[in-house]
Amino acid sequence: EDSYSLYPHSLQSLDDMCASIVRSHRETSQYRVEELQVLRWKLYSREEIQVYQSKSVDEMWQHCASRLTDAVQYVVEFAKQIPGFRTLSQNDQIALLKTGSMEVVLVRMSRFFNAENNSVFFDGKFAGVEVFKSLACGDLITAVFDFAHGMCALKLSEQQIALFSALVLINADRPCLEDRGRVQRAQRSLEFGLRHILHRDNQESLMHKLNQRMAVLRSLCSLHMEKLQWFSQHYPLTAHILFPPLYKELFASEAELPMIPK
Ligand SMILES: CCN1C(=O)COc2cc(N(CC(F)(F)F)S(=O)(=O)c3ccc(C)c(C)c3)ccc21
Repeated sequence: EDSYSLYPHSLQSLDDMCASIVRSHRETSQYRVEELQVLRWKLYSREEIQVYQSKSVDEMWQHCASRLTDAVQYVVEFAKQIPGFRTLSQNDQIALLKTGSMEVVLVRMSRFFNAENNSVFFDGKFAGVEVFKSLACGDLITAVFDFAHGMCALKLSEQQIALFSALVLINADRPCLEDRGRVQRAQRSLEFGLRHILHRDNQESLMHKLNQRMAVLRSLCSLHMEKLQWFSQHYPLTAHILFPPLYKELFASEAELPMIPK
């Protein structure tokens, strides 16, 4: 039967919830899609690409890690405004951000992707895969670009991206949650919201595709963690000393950083 009857959601409160999440998404999205539209043909010149390619591996990783940390800070602001996130314990909030923030960054990054020339917004211009050569993780970059392509193909609205991003974060299947039930209730409510706007947009078929995208996100983030482990072993000082503290807090588990005492 119609699952609306399972939850005491009045349509009004569902609309209000969706509207508040979309507002939070807009306020914390780091760049507006409209702003980037005008930049979409601002590409790096051969010389500028050369500068990026001549950076050392640890220099480029450090550069990207600081960009990633900036982006994650906006995701943390977004998370704090999601209904149900603030009522969670500090530990559960950290646990959800530890596994979900990179995934939301990747979802958001796909909004800054130009599928026509296979470029992504990076450092003020649109960059092709070749700009990231000195990261020495071509498979990760290819996977990131492929993911962005796949997201663009879905042609999601900002509302759909906002609800999808909230669901990527509020995921009761994440490890080390203290109050899984509370996360589950918040997740169900958000699923309801996403279904509600997909129903309204007459795009219910997207739900299945978005679930597939979530599986790809998980594999992308485990590839990122693999690369980070590889990087931390080869460039321990950069990873331990030069990476932003938030990056280490979220992405590098204690196991990887045994060499430098606290
Ligand atoms: C190396 C760790 N890493 C990944 O494994 C996966 O994605 C990332 C993204 C970002 N940035 C996007 C953000 F700023 F939104 F975070 S980026 O420095 O602008 C950038 C944009 C685009 C690409 C292809 C890369 C490779 C980087 C930073 C780090 C990672």
